[in-house]
Amino acid sequence: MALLAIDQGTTSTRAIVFDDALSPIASAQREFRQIFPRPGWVEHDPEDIWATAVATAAEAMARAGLRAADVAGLGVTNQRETVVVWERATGKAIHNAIVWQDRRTAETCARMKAEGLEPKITAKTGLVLDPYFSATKLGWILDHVEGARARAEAGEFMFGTVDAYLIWRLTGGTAHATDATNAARTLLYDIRAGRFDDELCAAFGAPAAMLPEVRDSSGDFGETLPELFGGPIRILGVAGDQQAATVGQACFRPGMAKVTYGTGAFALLHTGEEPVASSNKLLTTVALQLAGRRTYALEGAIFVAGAAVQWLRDGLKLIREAAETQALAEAADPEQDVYLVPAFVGLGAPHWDAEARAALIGLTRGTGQAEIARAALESVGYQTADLVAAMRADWPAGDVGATLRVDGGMTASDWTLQFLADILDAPVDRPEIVETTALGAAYLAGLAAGVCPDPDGFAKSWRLERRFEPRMDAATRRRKLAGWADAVARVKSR
Ligand SMILES: Nc1ncnc2c1ncn2[C@@H]1O[C@H](COP(=O)(O)OP(=O)(O)O)[C@@H](O)[C@H]1O
Ligand SMILES: O=P(O)(O)OC[C@H](O)CO
Repeated sequence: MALLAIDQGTTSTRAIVFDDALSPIASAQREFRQIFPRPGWVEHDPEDIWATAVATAAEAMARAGLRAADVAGLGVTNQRETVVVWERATGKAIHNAIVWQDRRTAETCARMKAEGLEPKITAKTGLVLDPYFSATKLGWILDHVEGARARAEAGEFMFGTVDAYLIWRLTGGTAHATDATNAARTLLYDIRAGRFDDELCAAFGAPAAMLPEVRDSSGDFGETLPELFGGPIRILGVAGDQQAATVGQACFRPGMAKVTYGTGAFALLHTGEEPVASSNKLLTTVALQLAGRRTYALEGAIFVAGAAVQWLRDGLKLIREAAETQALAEAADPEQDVYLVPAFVGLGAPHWDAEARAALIGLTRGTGQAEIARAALESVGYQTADLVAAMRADWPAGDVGATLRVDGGMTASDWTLQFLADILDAPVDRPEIVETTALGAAYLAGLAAGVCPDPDGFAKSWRLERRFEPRMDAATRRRKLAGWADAVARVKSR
C-alpha cells in the first residue's frame, strides 16, 4: 500500500507518493499565480489552490502507476494562516484567499494593541497580534464583501485555513474540519483548552457558525469524492506545513528542533506536553495533536532566507543560479566583515519590526560580488542564531539546539550549512529525505491507516545524509555575532 501527500505551499503545490516504508516513489509539482492587488497585499485564487492540489495528486499517482485503491491514506499539509471563506451551498469562495504574507490588517492589529488586548490574546493563543495570522484577515473579508457578515452569521459561509478548504472540497462538502496545528494559527484557538474560544471570536468578530471542527492531526477527515482520483481515498493526516516538517524530521521529543529553509525559514523547537510561554517574542504553538493529546513547540519565523539569494539573482543580477553563491562565498575575503540584514519586508522573530528595511553594512572599496554573496548566505545563519538564542533564553531547561535538523530547498547549500554550524557552535544535520513536509503528512496518514509505526518507531527510520560540525574559533564567532547585532540595531525602526 502507498501513501499520498499533498503539500499546498505558498508558491507551489506538490504531491508526493510514498511507499509503505515511507520512501518517495513519485511526485508532481505546479506553481500558481501570486496576486498582489496593492503593495503589501498578497492573494491566491482558491480555484488555483484547488486545481493544483487535485492535478498534482492525480499526476503523482499516475507516475507511480497507482489506483485509488492502492492508496492507504492521504495526508494534507499546507501553507498556514492563509484564509479562505466560501459558500456552504456551492463551495465557491467569496473572495480570493488572503495569504499569510499579506499586511492589509496592520492597522486593525495596531488598534487592538492600543486597546490593550494583546496580552490576553497571547496568553490564550501563544501568538502575537500581527497581520500574519488568520483572524484579522477573516474580519477583513467579512467587512469588505457586501453582506458577508450577516450571511456568515446565518451559517451560509464557512471559514477555513487552506487545509479545511481542501478537505471540504475533496470530500464533496461532507467534512468541515481542520487539525489543531492549523487551528493554532488563527488567533481564535485556545492552545491549552484545545478549542476555538468564544472571547477571542468575539474580539475578532468571527462568527462561530462558520468555524471548522478541530480534529487530531492523524485521524479520519472523510473520503475524497470518487470521481477525483478514480475511487475514494481516505484523508487520514492533516497538519500545517511547518508542523508536518517537524514530524518529517522526527522531532518528537522535547529539545529537538528543526529549521526549514525555503523562501523564508521556520524554526520549531519541540517543548513537550506543556506550552512554554515566550519572553523573547517567539510563538508558542501546537506541534501536534495525536489521540486528543497536544504537544507544543516554540517557533521562530524568518521572512527572508532563500529570498536573499533570489535577490542576488533577480534584483542585483549578481548570479544566474542560486548554486553559484557557493563559489562566490568561498572566494570572499575573510578579512572583510560585510553584513546583509535582509529586512526587505521588515524583520520577523525575535524582532517583529514591520517598518525595518534591509541594509548592506561594512562596505569598503575592496568589497565586491563575493563578499555580498557571502553576506547573503551568512544572513541566514545569523538570523537562525538569533532564534536559537531566543529559544535558549525562553527555555533554559531544554538543551536547545544541541543539534539542529535542517531541510528545505536552501539546504542544498553546503556553504550555508557549514556557516550555520559555525555560528551556532552546534552540529547541523541534513537528512536523506529533505521533502520533510510531505513526508510528515504521509506519515500522519499512514499512522492512522495502521501502516506506519508509532512515533518512536518512525524516529528510528530518520536517516542522516550529512552532519556539519562547527569549525569556527570562538573569537571569530564572537566578533561576527557582535557585528551582526550592531548591523541589526542600525536597521531597526525603534
Ligand atoms: N544551492 C543553493 N544555494 C543557496 N540557496 C539556494 C540553493 N538552492 C536553492 N536555494 C534557495 O532556496 C529557496 C527554494 O527553496 P524551497 O524549499 O523550494 O522554497 P519554497 O518552498 O519557499 O518555495 C530559494 O529561495 C533559493 O534561492
Ligand atoms: O508555504 P511555505 O513553505 O512558504 O510555508 C508558509 C508557512 O506555513 C507560513 O506560516
